[in-house]
Amino acid sequence: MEIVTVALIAVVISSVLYLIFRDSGPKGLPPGPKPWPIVGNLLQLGDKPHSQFAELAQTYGDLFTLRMGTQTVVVASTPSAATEILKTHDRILSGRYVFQSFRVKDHVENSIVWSECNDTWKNLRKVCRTELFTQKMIESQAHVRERKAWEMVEFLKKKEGEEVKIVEVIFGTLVNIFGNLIFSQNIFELGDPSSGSVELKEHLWRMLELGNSTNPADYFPIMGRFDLFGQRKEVAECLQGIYDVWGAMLKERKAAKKARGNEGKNDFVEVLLDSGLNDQQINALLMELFGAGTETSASTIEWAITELTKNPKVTAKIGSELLTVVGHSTVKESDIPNLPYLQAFVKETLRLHPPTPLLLPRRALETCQVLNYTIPKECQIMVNAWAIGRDPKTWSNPLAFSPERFLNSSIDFKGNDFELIPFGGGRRICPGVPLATQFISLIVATLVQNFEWDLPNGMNPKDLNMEEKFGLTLQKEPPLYIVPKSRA
Ligand code: HEM
Repeated sequence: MEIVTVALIAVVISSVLYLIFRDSGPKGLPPGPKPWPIVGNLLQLGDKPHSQFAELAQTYGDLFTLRMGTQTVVVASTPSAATEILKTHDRILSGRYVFQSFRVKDHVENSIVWSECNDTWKNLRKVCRTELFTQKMIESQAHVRERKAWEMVEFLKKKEGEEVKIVEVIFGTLVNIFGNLIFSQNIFELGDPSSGSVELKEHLWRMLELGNSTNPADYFPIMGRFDLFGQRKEVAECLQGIYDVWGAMLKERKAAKKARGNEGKNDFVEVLLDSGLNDQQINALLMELFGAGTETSASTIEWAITELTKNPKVTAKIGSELLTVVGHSTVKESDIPNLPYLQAFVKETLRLHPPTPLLLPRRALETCQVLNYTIPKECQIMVNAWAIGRDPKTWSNPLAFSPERFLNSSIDFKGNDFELIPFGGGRRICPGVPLATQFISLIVATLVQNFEWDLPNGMNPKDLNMEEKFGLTLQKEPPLYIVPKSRA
């Protein structure tokens, strides 16, 4: 069906609904800009909702309301409002708003990201907490990440003097880190896009793209059941494609384990086969860990390298800390606890560039009172981590990139300090925090230890474009190109 016809049908249906229900909207909501009939505030929003929401918060306060089509959305923009959402009312506001494209049969029920906080979700979180992301498991897999970081160095050494789109190298490195953590296999060879399982790669890439694409049914859910643009169908096909490839690998691993007893591989599949989860849950969990972990981390590292390029003094401090602590040995994950400036640098990068700037949308399971306003049942809630990280009432000189601000501070992103929430908070806080911080720190340290770099064509670092492109994750636009040079 033509997109114009669909839009017209949506407008007619929504107009009728608007005329019927216009006076019966929820009462006591936080204030917000006046919505237009039918489209609500949609036309007032551009392509950077996180920064527009920050501006709206100046006028309407800590909590404000928007109408996105027929949906009511409340946005929290300060540490105190975030505390209310993620701590005080965490249980009632722990539902997820499931994007229409992802409402695929049998997916939401088995999904750690999209399901309600029910028994299945609790079990999946428990497996993450007690099996996959324990300190013991993370330490035992450190050599895998260190090997991949070193392969990245070898790849970049071959590219000396050439322009490199660094996010592609980082993303490729992370994809292979995940392939090895999960299955003990590379997904493809760096610099050779035709290598590896083409089918698996295409499905994984497409899933990430679909996660970042807009579905009009999220604003007009009445259109949702028809899947007019075929996005849900495509997500279902991609999921099936991934599960077919991974399902076959799982089957092989199960058979090998049965034949040889404990196979001895130290990866997620090995752990999950003993976890009591069924095949569908294992498949869904692996796919979601991959999806949730790769793009967010690649985006963070690209911003980190951008900030290093713009702030040579910061790069020099990381370099000199590395020299003092590690000397001329190759940096390892076990060195990270002894590198406080590097840790402060990662926090500062995530303060200014949280890859999911509005976290993942929550949904009210019941009506509740927040900061003397009424949040109605089924209302969507967004928390603007990007605005909170730049709040001038919380941070001095908030736009300056200064890791020093974290050096003598106990502020961390583990969910207790609501002024720094790149990983969210409360019961749905990102379970990947311990893993993500390890490999982000390792990759940054490995790059600084081994390379200097220029910008292409004598571009000045001061002119680096810091534009942000908002999808599900915050990406740099245009992407950063560097010309690597090995350190002597
Ligand atoms: C820089 C890296 C990362 C950032 C900034 C990040 C951020 C987030 C955020 C903001 C949420 C939503 C939290 C909330 O609703 O309060 C989330 C959820 C999640 N993240 Fe991450 N993440 C990162 C890396 C990872 C990694 C490496 C993994 C796993 C390997 C992972 C797995 C997940 C999962 C499974 C969820 C859903 C949790 C749930 O709904 O219960 N993330 N992440």
